[in-house]
Formats: sequence, C-alpha cells, structure tokens
Amino acid sequence: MAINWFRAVPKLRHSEPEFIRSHAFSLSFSPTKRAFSGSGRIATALSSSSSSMSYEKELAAAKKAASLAALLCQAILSLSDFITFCLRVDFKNGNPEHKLSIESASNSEHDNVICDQLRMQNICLSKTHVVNLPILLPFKHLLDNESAVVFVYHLQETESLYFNPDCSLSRPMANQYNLSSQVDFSYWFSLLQKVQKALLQSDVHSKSDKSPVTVADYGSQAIVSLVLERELPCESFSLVAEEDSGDLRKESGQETLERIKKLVNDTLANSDFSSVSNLTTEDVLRAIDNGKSEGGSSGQHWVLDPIDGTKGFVRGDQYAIALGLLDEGKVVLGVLACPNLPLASISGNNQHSSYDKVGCLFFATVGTGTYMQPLDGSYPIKVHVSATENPEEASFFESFEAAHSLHDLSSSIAQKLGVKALPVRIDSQAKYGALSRGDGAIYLRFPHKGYREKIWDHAAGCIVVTEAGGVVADAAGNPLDFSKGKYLDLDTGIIVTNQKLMPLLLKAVRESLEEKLSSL
Ligand SMILES: Nc1ncnc2c1ncn2[C@@H]1O[C@H](COP(=O)(O)O)[C@@H](OP(=O)(O)O)[C@H]1O
Ligand SMILES: [Mg+2]
Repeated sequence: MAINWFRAVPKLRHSEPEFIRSHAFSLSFSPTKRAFSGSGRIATALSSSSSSMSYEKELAAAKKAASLAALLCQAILSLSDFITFCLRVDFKNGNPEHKLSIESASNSEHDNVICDQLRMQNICLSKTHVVNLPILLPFKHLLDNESAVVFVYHLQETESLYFNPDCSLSRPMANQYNLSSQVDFSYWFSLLQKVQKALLQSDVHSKSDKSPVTVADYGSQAIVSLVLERELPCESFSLVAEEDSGDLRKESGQETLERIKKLVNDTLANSDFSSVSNLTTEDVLRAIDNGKSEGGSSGQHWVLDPIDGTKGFVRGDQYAIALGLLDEGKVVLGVLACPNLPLASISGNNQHSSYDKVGCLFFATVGTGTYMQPLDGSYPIKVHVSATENPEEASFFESFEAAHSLHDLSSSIAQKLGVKALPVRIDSQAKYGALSRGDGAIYLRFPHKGYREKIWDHAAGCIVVTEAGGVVADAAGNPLDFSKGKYLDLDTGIIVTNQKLMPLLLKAVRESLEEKLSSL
C-alpha cells in the first residue's frame, strides 16, 4: 500500500482533484478533514501539502471566474445606456419604512415615467440637468427627519451628499462644490419638494425588471458558471447560486436576455475564454440554471453570489462577486472579488487615504491562508486579521442597510466593549475581505426577526476571514454550518473577530441580547 501511495504522488500533483477524492486515497485520505492519515515519511509529506495540492486548480478557476464576473459588472456600471440617472434618498435614522429609492435606466420606461411626472409638476429635469446638478436638499424640513443622504449617479460618477440637521453640507461634498453652510438652499428646497412629490406619485420603483443590477446579476452568474464548467470538467459539477432563469424565459424577459447575452459574449471575447464567446441565449439560460443545486452535506458544491450587495452596486458603493466551494459540508475555498474596495485600509481610523486605487480579489483555501490581490492582476499578498486585543482600538463593520442588520444592537455591543470608532457601514461581503486584512477588528450582523441567512452570503467571506486568523460564529459562538442546504440555521446573528477578542465580544453580545429581550 505504501508503495502505491509513493508512486501516486507525482501523478496526483497534476491530476484531477476528483480523482484524488474518489480513488487513490480512499483508504488513507479523509475527504471530510481534507487530510491524509497514516504514518511515516510519505504520509507526513502528503498531509503537509494536501490542501494546496487538492484545491490549486479549483482556486485558479474560481479566481478567473470571479475576476471575469467583476469585469462584466464594472462594464455594466460604466454603460451609459444603463445608468443614466439614479436618485436615491435614504434616511439616516435607518427606518426602512421611510426609504425612497428610485433606480433608473435610460431608454427604459423608468426615465420616461419620472420625467413625465416631473413635467406635470412643471419641472424640466432632463438627464443632463440631473448629471450637472449638485442636488442640495434640506430634507430636514421636507420630511421632518434627522438628516438625509442623497446619491446622484451618472455613468461612473457617484456623488454622496450628506445633509446635517442644520442644513449644512457635510464634507467632502461641501469642498468639492466649494459650498458652505451659508449657501441659500431655498431654490433647491422648492425644486426638490416638487421632485419628491413627482417621484412619490410615480410607481417606478416597483418596475425594476430592466435595471442594470438585473443584467449584472444574471450575467455574472452565467460567466462564473461557464468558466467553472469549462475549467473544471467534471460529471458532478454542482452550483448553488442566487439566480434562476425563470423570468428570462418569459416574453417580458427577452430584451433583458439579449442584453445579458451580448454583455456575456463581449466579456468572454476579451478574455482567455474567447473560444466560448459565441453563446446563444439558450447557452446563457443553461449556464444560469446550472446554479439550481441545493447544496448539502455530501460531495462538492460551488456556492455563488453573483452580485452580493446589490443595493451597494446600484448606489455605486461596495459590492462583491462571492464564490465558495463546499466539500462534505465545509467551506474549503473562497474567492471574493470586490471591484470598488480600496486597496488601502477603510478602517474607521484611516482618515488619510485618498482611495484612488480600488479593486481587490481575496482568496483562500483551507490550510493555506488568505491572500489579497489587486484586481488589476498585480502580485497577491498574504493578509491577516487585526491582532488587537484591545476593543477600544477596534473599529467595527456592519451592513450599510439598516434593514439588513440591527444597528442599535451593534451600537449597544460596541459600547459595552468600549469601541471608540464609529461603525464602518458598507455593503456586501467586502466587509469580510476588509476584515481579513485587518481594516477593522469586528463585524456584527443581526438581521431582523424571521430573516434566514443564505449560504452564498457568507461562504466565501467566512473562509477568507478564518484563513486570515479570524473567527466567524453565530451569536452563541457556534461555527456557521454550511451543510444544511441553501440556508444557514443560526442562533440570532453572525459575529466575526479575531481569536483574542472573541470571548469579550461574545460576552458583550450575550449581555446586549439579554437587555434587548428584557426591554420588550
Ligand atoms: N432583511 C434582511 N436581513 C438580512 N439580510 C438581508 C435582508 N434582505 C436581504 N439580505 C441579504 O443581505 C445581503 C447584503 O448584505 P449586506 O447588508 O451585508 O450588504 C443581500 O445580498 P444580495 O445583495 O446579494 O441580495 C441579501 O441576501
Ligand atoms: Mg448576497
């Protein structure tokens, strides 16, 4: 037996990972632990190199797939015929009921509906106007709220205007437009009052079928599915992914489907996969539907969120293409492409970075650590979570969207820990990526009651953080269980930090949850 092993080694290094799992080491290789058991020189050598040897090829394929999908998403964001304008009003008190969000794509009904409504209000708000206007909006008076954030998009430009209760503008907008709190907002006040009325009267926000995010979501899923299938030909290819082709197969989905096909073909044509680029709509639909698997505790399953943080994507903020690999129910590989994440730290304490370089790829395989590589393809570096033992120095991450996580609860936990920095609120699993390189030390996620977390929202992020030395757990301190199908069965929430801070964090979480319960 030992001689057989010895002979198999050089061959296995270049052979299919499936072959390793199913045949050669059936007696000595544990698929669950991903390790070789046995004794002596050969077994030791094998066990020390087993994970990198087994997942090398999968990782290379996953990196290619995620990078290409990221390229596609960026291309979509830069297409003028998709995002002509998008006005979003978001209230800082975090109450989702008070949220008004309008996302629009040019040449679509949305623009026309909004423009018609505005015309009826005697406002001529052409696309050019929207682009050039720094929309100054003292929403405090308009909606009797604490403060508001307005986002105006055009092509790749994104401006964020922060209005304080005293109607002054927060930086950097004030600087950028050379404005000060002395500016007379009265003209804008009346204009925007009318705009808001018009927007509320229109029902555009319910018609989102042609939005760029739809095309990007499907396109990204199709690309990842095609690349993985091509790179890792294997009979039992299984993909658990967020989207399915149901809506695209309907009559109403045909225009969107054509757009997706074109973008997917264009993206592949400009890549190593140019030979796959003449896809028909049926090819695209089939690639999307590859993601119908349910996952589970046996075998291998790829887990994909084609655009995680869709709200951030539309806002022009953070989003991620997240790809994980489950093997016997455990996450063994993860890749996160974060096209908008600065290469420099985004911790609450980093006041100085200009964030001019963005786009990061994080990747990890079990037992080999986590790496971050700029999306432009330059060299990867090994990353580690923050080593801080002092919660006062730790800044923490949470969802940008208050509807996705209870900000009040996080704030109570942070207060108990003595965290001084303000929360860093960003969308998507970019939080896991940022945490893995030590930008902050804690990530807190407490969904509203009844919400069930999905595996594609955490699989890649989880291994990226754990391989960088962090711990990902539910609110009771249990590791996340990815073996139950599409959903994670969780105790209350998800908390992430380094090993030293975890006991303190768990204590603060327990106390805050008890207080919350007793106040009900
Ligand atoms: N009510 C809710 N509570 C918690 N998470 C939610 C939610 N509604 C949607 N989500 C999930 O939150 C993800 C985004 O996470 P984050 O808040 O960290 O950006 C979404 O991923 P998608 O954007 O891929 O749909 C979605 O799966
Ligand atoms: Mg998601």
